[in-house]
Amino acid sequence: MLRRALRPVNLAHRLSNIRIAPVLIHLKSPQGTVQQLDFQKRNMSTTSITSQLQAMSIQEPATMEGSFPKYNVVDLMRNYVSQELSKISGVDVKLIYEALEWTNTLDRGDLLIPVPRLRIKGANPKELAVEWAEKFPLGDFLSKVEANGPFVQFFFRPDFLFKVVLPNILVRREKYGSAPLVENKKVVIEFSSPNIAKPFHAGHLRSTIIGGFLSNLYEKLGWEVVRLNYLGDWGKQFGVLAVGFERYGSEEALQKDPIKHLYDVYVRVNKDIEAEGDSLSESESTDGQARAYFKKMEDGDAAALAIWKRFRELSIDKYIETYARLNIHYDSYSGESQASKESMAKALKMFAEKGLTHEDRGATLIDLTKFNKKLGKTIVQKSDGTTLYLTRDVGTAMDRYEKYHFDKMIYVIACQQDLYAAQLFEVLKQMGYEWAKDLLHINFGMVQGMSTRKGTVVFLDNILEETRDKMHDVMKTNETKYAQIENPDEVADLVGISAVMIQDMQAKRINNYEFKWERMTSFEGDTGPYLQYAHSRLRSVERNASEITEEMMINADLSLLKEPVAEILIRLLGQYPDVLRNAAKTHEPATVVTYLFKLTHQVSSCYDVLWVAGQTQELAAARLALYASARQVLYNGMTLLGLTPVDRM
Ligand SMILES: NC(=[NH2+])NCCC[C@H](N)C(=O)O
Repeated sequence: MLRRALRPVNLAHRLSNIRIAPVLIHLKSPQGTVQQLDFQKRNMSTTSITSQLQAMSIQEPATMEGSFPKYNVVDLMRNYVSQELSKISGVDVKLIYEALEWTNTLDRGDLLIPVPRLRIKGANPKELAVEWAEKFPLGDFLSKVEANGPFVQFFFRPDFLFKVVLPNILVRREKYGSAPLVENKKVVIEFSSPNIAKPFHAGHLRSTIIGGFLSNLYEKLGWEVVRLNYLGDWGKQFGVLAVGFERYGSEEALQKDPIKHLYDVYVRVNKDIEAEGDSLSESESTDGQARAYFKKMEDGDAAALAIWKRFRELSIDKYIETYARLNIHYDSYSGESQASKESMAKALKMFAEKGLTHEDRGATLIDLTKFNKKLGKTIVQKSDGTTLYLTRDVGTAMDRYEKYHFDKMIYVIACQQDLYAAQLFEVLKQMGYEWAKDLLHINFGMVQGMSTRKGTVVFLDNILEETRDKMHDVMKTNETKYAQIENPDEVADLVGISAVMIQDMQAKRINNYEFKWERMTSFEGDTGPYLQYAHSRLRSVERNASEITEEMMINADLSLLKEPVAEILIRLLGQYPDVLRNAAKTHEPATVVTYLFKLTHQVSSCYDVLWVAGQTQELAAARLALYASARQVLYNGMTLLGLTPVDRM
């Protein structure tokens, strides 16, 4: 028997009381120091699901194309089910494999097949479902096959899952969920892309969060990922900014907070422009001077470029710091300014050669309605010869292909730019670039009500600071607990960031949502703080049972896990690799977020029943193996989303 008394806590029932429990975060070691697993001693057969089958002398079903049974137990099941069902029904195995669907709830099984999808002529789907369910061999893999109307529902065998999935999670740890779905493929992901000297608005925030997640996801699935930030760092506004800086700039303020200062200067000089109206001549007016300044920049004037370059570099230094708080690191800070002159000239030439362009009052246009009515017309060169947003994007795409030879390129941009992105892609396609088909616009809806206490949002920092402060306030409402928190600021920061990110990723990307401070910083309901709490709670279960070693967990007698709550939990844990693959199809972070809430709710139901304290060592080891696995999967999911899971709170 274990000596220490470990009282399980019923999270679900206690949620209403939860504020922040005593906190002792070890920021330096987010992995935690408890339960250090010893990789040398591990049993090699547990590193892949299929090698575990061999060790258990279970015959592996043939691998269907596109399935990865080595890493994904759901795929193993798909292979088994489709092959057996093909034998019974005579339907082509591939057809069955592709018709297998997820269930919405586990009481409808783990996989199901809608019989009508198999298009068997003259057959009654309901009758077939009953017949097949009766005949179906459960084998080592299934516990039950049920007909439900025109569906056949397949239930995985929990005892099989325990033996295969738990050791696999415990050994693969952070790698659990990842699978090399592709080989030698490169994806370029462009996201965040704020504009220097302009506010970092909600659209940039969403692009940052979604893009960060997609980058992690592609990496987990075997892609080489290039993370790009395409700064708005070119255009007439830099002429405005330079003129403004001469007038109002302060070297000291620039050094201290470049982003804020440049924004202030920009706002002030724009007021001048407004006040002047048309009262001054082109050469005297601020606007005229700005235009002339930008023209010098476009012509490569070294002095004009030097100031701009400083603004850009100082801003980037600051960006790097802030993105790091969200665990985001770019491979390159590119931007509109980086579009090569050669590519843009080449593009303009190609437009003409392909007969795409026509002149209108000195400007050059492309009429895209010829290809798609909805796309309208777009200007590619202004009358004064300066380039445009779209032309820079075209040149940039050409440069990127030259540089990266990507297999896919993703632009994470708000849905306000849907038309623009479609135009850009169509132009590249009409230029004859084969890779235009590999471009993908991942869009998202708007955020309402994201204003901070201090007023305008100028940069990501302001948003994160505000959230940290709000989180801090929430924490303070529980005085006793707050008093025990060692580093409340850091905790508030990490938990606050989770609040913002989870709120953003909770629903389908395309939905608009309202920025609700109270709701997102709450510990009740499906929020970021709740996920953090669930993680730290599992950590404490591990800490409290530190007598149980990794060896003991991996070699635990998992047949001791019999309770229905544990069976549901293992079925969920087995889904994780499939959830990631599904998320990669939809490019929806919500797929992962929804899964993590299901998981944490199930874990919380387990606390009632599955005690670790006061059990025999064998039973404690088996149960801890389950909790440790759940903790690992939660950890993997949270970091995939870009959160930093906390160990104590
Ligand atoms: N390749 C692109 N055009 N990316 C989108 C850039 C977003 C732009 N800087 C904005 O703030 O709206």
